[in-house]
Amino acid sequence: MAATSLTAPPSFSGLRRISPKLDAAAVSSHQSFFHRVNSSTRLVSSSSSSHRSPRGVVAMAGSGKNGTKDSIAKLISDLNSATLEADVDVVVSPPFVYIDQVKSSLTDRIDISGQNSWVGKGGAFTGEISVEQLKDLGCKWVILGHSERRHVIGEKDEFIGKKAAYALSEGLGVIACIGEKLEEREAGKTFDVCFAQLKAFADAVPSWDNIVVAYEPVWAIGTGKVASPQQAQEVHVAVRGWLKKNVSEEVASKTRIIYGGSVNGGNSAELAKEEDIDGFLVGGASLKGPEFATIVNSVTSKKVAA
Ligand SMILES: O=C[C@H](O)COP(=O)(O)O
Repeated sequence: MAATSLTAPPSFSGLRRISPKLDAAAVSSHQSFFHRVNSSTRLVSSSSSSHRSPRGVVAMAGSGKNGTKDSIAKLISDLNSATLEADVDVVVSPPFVYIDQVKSSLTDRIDISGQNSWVGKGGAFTGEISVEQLKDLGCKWVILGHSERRHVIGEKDEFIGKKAAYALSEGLGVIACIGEKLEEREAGKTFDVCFAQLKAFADAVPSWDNIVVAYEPVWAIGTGKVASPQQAQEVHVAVRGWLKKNVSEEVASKTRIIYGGSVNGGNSAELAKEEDIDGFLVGGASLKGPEFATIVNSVTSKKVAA
């Protein structure tokens, strides 16, 4: 897509990643069977670099629209029989109503994530899903701040930060999504938007040990307009620089930053070669088990190339 170029990223002295996070786990895809409420499932994946371990996380999320018990059973079967690179965390994030089905039949090699969670302890909040309920179903992760939660549902940065703090306090890992809209990129505000979203997380959480940052430019989500490796790398470097300046050098070096937005089996390897792309949050491409496995295994191409 014709995105305007970003302003120069802040100085960042070549930190490398050291440790992981996942999105926790597996594969994600919008259109795949698990992710969004109305559409499909979501998978996220990422890998850890030579400095971060595991290398990354690949997550898959699918929205409800494309998910049925039968289609999910097929996807689970494909994932259970897939050969997945050992050094990649893999996480799947089904719609809430299918989590129990997934947990009962998916290999333990792959973790499970919620697509959202309530901001505090469970109670009388009709329609919401509590962190306690996600844990009860066996989830180890939750995706927070996805662009659809921000821009369709209307969740604000501060609210999302509080959600992250609560989920972490209860032991869930958090896949913390950030990303700019097209008009924000074209106005040269990409870094400002991403940094503001990061700050809301940083202001709320006591530790980044169990957080994976997912950079998902809104203009690339579900559009087929994937960011170029250079565009994604530029923002990932800037995010790592922000963490170094505002949190700590250790957090900057260890936190896994995964990319999401029209990732598929044909473009993931090139994206993964970038030093600061530690994995992926996959939507549509996670609806196909074999393609999702290809994405998972592409994450380690960096290690080979390095
Ligand atoms: O949840 C997944 C991300 O939003 C990316 O979705 P996509 O791979 O369909 O663009």
